[in-house]
Amino acid sequence: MASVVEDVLNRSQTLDLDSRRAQEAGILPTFVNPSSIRRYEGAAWLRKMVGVVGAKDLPAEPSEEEFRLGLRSGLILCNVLNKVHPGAVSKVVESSCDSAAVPDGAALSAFQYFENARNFLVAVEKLGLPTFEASDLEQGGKSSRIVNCVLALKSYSEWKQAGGHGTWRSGGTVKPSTPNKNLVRKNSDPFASSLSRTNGQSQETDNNKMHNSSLSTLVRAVLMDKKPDEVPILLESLLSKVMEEFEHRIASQVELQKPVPKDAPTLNGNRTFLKHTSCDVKVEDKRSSVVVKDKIPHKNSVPDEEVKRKHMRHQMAFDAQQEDIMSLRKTLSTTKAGMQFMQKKFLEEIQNLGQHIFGLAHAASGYHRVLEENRKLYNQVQDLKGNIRVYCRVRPFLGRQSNVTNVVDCIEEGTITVNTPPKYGKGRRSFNFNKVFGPSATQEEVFEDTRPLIRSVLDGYNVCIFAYGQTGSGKTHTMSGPKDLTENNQGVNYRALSDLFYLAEQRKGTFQYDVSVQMIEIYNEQIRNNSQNGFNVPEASLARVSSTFDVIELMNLGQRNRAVGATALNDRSSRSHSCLTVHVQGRDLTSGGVLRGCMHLVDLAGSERVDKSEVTGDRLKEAQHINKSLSALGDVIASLAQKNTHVPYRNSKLTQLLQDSLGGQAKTLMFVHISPELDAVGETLSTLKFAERVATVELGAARVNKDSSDVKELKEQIANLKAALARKEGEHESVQVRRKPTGEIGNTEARKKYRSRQKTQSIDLDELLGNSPPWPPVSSPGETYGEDDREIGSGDWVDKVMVNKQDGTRGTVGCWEPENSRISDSFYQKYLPEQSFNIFPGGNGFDVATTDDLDELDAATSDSSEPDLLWQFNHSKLSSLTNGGMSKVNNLNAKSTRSPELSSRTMIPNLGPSPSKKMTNMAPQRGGRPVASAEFKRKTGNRVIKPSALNHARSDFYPPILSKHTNLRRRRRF
Ligand SMILES: Nc1ncnc2c1ncn2[C@@H]1O[C@H](COP(=O)(O)OP(=O)(O)OP(=O)(O)O)[C@@H](O)[C@H]1O
Repeated sequence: MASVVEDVLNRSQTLDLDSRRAQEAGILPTFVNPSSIRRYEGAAWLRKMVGVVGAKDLPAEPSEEEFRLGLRSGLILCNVLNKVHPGAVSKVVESSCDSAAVPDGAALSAFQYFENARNFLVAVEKLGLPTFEASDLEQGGKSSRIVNCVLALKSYSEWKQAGGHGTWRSGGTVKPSTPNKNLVRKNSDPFASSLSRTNGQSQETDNNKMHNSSLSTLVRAVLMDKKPDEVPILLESLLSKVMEEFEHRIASQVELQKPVPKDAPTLNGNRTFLKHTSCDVKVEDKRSSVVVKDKIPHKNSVPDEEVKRKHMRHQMAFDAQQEDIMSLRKTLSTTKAGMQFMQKKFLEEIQNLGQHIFGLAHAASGYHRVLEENRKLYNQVQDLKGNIRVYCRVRPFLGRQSNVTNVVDCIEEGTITVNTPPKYGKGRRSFNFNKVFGPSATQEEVFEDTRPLIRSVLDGYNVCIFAYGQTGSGKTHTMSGPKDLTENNQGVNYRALSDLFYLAEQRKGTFQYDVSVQMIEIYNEQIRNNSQNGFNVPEASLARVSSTFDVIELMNLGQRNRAVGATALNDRSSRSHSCLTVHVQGRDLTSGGVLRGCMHLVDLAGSERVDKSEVTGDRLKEAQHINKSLSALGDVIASLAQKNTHVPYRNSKLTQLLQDSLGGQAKTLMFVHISPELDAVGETLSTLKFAERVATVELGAARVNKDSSDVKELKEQIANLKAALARKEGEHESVQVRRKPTGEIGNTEARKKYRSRQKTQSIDLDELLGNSPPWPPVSSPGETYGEDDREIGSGDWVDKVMVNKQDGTRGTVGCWEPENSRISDSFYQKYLPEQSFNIFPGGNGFDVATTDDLDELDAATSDSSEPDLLWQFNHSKLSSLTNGGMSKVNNLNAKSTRSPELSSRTMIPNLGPSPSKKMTNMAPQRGGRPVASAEFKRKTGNRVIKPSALNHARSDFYPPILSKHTNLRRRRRF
């Protein structure tokens, strides 16, 4: 680049010949180009060194061309160098003919020129002096480089003559180096130093430096006499010239790169072509191309061969590069094709993957659907088998519990895995249930899975939902909700009732439903009505409700009345088992059929280890009762799971309460609750084990309690007929009873004794049935029907109806109002015998007979069938709830009124005999004809109705034939 600029500057500064002549002639002022000065200086020194003869070809002040031609033979240069550095050029080819005769000063053959020039350049290079190209001696070469070389040689000579001390520098001092050593540059010019990257380049760097110095001199010379405003224009034109020149040279270079014909080898890769001739060299073109003719002496063919070799090397390198390029292109196109192929494949893969993922997602959703379906089917199978459903719920950690270890490892749909400490066996244990709710499950979510059961109640099924678990595990939370109740945190009870009303409302076009509820609790093995203001208020516990609002009122009341106490484990620990019972009767408006459903929602008191709950006194007593009843529940479950014939329901009030739900054809759901804390793991494990056992209990498929209108009609007809028969028999029996002397043995005697003690009156059923009064008329204030005895031994029923002597007014808000009620009479027939005991315990106007002989009988029949005994047991307990006036006669009476079918519909369900399968055989169906009414009450007052007559009137409630076993037992009892 620098040389290009220099040339341009030279040219621009070189005055044309005319100008020079004009200058010389004094026409124009003399302007000496700095490069010319240097050239003159060089020429003068050379002339001085070789003498006038030796320098005959070199004028004192040569033009560029003269300078080049003068030195072209290389003779002057070689001789001067040998003078400066003797022996530097070992062989100098002298001229064989007069150079002057040769135009262009070419006195020597081309080979000789080349030989001398080459020898000189090699020697100069060895000395570390700036060199030039041999082609610079030809036209078009760079004479400035020759000048530089000559001046450097001059400087070197002077330095040597001065003793060669110090460092020789171009234009100054330079440290003489050994011939093979390159000069050490001291100049730290950044531009120049950027060019000197390697030692091998230092000579070139020196050249550059000289170029730079000449360049700057030139620039200065050019701009010296210019006005400042001319400088930019000048520079611009100079630069454009530089660009032009540069482009031109590049174009030439490219041209030279082209393959050269074999017969025209290039000499040095530049624009110079040598043509071999026999003895002369003629310049073929203006660019000083030397054409070497074929007939070249063998001696002269050395450089040609070298050139050839060089060319061959270049050619080979070029070919190799071409090959490489070709193979690279090939590789590139292969790679490109490969890439395209891979891209295509990749896209296909992505598409496939997308489809696969879509398929998987579809399959996954299908899988979940199938799982859900499976779960439903499983539940349906369980329903068909009558399995008790078990849902497990894990309570979250409570606010006060921090840094407590969680024993619940993981929860899946129906599986809960618990980490068990070594002392409890395996490290992890899994339990399977119908559903497991984690700590974050909301009340709504928990209820959602319960919802179908609520529908079942309206469809005529009996349903029992009960909450089980250790104290403080969240039973009350699930069933009722927390203390601060809101719509969102309402428990199952509230939601069930509002759902019930909602569904009833939806079905009002086809069904008309009557709903009544009752809340009782078992506290210290005593049953008490909890939905009244005060436990001993003798008011109807069955409250008819017509809206959710009523129910909420009632439930709130029940909750308030419930026994609650603080323990170490729960601030508000329920100390009683609570049961909310809902009776639903639906009349099909089209067919007239009646559906009866009953639902028990039971919140059990929690089991507790008294050492943990730290209870004493009353709390301790409560805890003992609670644990005892829960252990009785465990026994019942174990017995049911093993399909034992004897199930110990009677061992506690609780098991009696749940008897229908556990032993009958009800749909039963247990919510088992666990606490997640590590210190409760023992209780948690036993709770879960128990719950697993409960899940295995098969109750048999649930049955719908449905009376079609035809059946109902037929039942009524039968009842009428039986009543007529009973009337006749009753008349007869009544006469006999009155006539019989005391001391008669057997049941008749016992009954007589009992009746006499009761101070009740026997009434004729004709009176009762004449007006077809509804059965039982207890719903009228002040009326109760509790006694219902049966003559067993003869296969004939001896029913007694206890009629309250006192007609006290009992009407209360929310109490049952039979006159307006749509609930069928049979509903009362089925429930109120028991209910009467609950609502109006002895002492409340009842004439209750308590007989020692009956005690004896009870004792004697203590091994009697479970339901019988339970019935008996219930009533005795119930009587003890109140003023103790309730007698075992009542139990007997009550017993006789029970039927298995009824038991599942009772207001206190398990207080009556179980509707278990075995009982189904013994217990006749009831229903149909009402036996009493308000009118009945008026007529009877507080008398005992002739049992046989009553029996016949209600015979459709009972099976015509009792089992032998039961008959015997009953007979014994009487
Ligand atoms: N799922 C739950 N989410 C939030 N708090 C809960 C949950 N379950 C229970 N609790 C809280 O835990 C505490 C104990 O619950 P709860 O009284 O219902 O237990 P319990 O099993 O009925 O106890 P007990 O048998 O002693 O009556 C209460 O403060 C209750 O609000």
